[in-house]
Amino acid sequence: MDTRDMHPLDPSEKNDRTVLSLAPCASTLLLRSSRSLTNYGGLRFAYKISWLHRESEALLTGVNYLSWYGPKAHFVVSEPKLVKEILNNKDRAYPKGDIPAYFRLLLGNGVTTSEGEKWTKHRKLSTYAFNTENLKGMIPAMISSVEMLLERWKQYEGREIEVYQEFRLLTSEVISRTAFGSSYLEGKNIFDMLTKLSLIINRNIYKLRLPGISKFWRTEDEIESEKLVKGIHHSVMEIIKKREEKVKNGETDGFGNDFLGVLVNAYRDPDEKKRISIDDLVDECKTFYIAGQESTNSLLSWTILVLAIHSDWQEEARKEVFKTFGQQKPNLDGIAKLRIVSMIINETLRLYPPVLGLIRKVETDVQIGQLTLPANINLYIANMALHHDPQIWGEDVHLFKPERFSEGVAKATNNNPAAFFPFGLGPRTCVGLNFATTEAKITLSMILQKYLFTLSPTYIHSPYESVTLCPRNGVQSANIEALDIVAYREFN
Ligand code: HEM
Repeated sequence: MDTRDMHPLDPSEKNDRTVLSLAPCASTLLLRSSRSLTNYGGLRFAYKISWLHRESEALLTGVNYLSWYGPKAHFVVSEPKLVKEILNNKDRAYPKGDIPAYFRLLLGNGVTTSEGEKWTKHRKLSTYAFNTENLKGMIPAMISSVEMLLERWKQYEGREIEVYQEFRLLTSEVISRTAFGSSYLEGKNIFDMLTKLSLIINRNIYKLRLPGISKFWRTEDEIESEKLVKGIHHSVMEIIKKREEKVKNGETDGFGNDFLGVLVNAYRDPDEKKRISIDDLVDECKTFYIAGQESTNSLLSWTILVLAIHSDWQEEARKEVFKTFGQQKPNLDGIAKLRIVSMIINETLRLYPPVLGLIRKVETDVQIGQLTLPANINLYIANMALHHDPQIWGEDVHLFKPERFSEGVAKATNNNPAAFFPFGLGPRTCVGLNFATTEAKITLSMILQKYLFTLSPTYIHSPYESVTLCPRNGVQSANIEALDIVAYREFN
């Protein structure tokens, strides 16, 4: 098959475990046996059921339907009007959904999982740490991290390279340096433990456990995850202590303006209302280690995949990068002007959104549109379904066509914010949006300045969800070729 026509979600390796089908417009419950689970987030455990709750019947209309995660009903929403109503709601009628216990081990009670006053306080701290002014100061660290990556790549010239693993190192280095003032090596222990914990979560997230049974009998995974949580707590505490000692020893006169500094300042705040607890501090660090790394790793890997396949767009992007920066390092002004690169990133985020769906919950019985939603039902907002809806994007919805975004996101979506929201929508929109897109643009620019790349014939397409949307078999670029700058300049 010509990879240019490859269906973004249809794996080339078809078997029971990897079949990934998309059914955004299901109007009835879906039949899925446990052997043919789809990897498409919300549909994972959708079983056909012959009985329906009276209220639930009202829910089964149009593009919204009910599905079950074990014993828990989820109402899957992919109708733009409802999506907007739910995500933009400011009265907290749709708080974050029930977070499965295993997931809580990963994120704790940080900004992504908290609600109410606590969320407001933590959101303010993280928004401040990643504001435009602070972001400017992070650019040199992002550039040096990419330089390290390019230095490593010299040994692969003319050979194949596994970019998914390479970007794992890069994104870990970037978040370690910018948010925690340390390096990947210092944070390595934490990343390794978080990765192991994510694997355990993947294995267990939808497994049923009898309530209370853990008090008498714990599985190996439960014992291991408890150890990992303690280990992560300990390692994060070490990083915090180091920062505090620097101030004590007079090496610096404050805790700093990076994310860790902002959190330690809040922990030491004399005003009780503004203060955060040590557990909150650790949870927030865990959240940002994981959120700052996994999602950008996913975005960069899928972008290299599409550019390796679509060499015409790779070339368009390279021309723009040289026009903007020449052979110089990227800078903030230039980054803001990268139109083609932005179009490519948006189209990649449309086809391969790192976060596949958002979970919310109905606080009390509510009537939205023509639907009656019962209290406590979880809502699964399927952004992936909207990004792949032919009614919104046209019959060529599955093709990589960055030109959709040539006149901006508003034009591409016909002013419908619920058609494209890879970073979420409403008050809980991603805190790291600008950070992630800046990191991605810097990385892509610096790679394009140096290398030409194609896709390896050994690549097997199999997107799957593991916290974020990942390439199951990695992404292998073939024959990365150092760009002959002089020849390139003469030719262009
Ligand atoms: C391509 C990269 C990224 C994507 C696609 C992405 C996507 C998202 C999405 C969809 C949400 C909303 C979740 C919801 O409403 O339930 C979100 C929230 C969040 N993201 Fe990101 N994210 C990315 C990068 C980052 C980075 C780099 C950071 C940190 C440096 C970050 C930190 C957060 C935090 C803290 C929240 C929770 C916000 C809240 O609940 O108030 N994200 N992200």
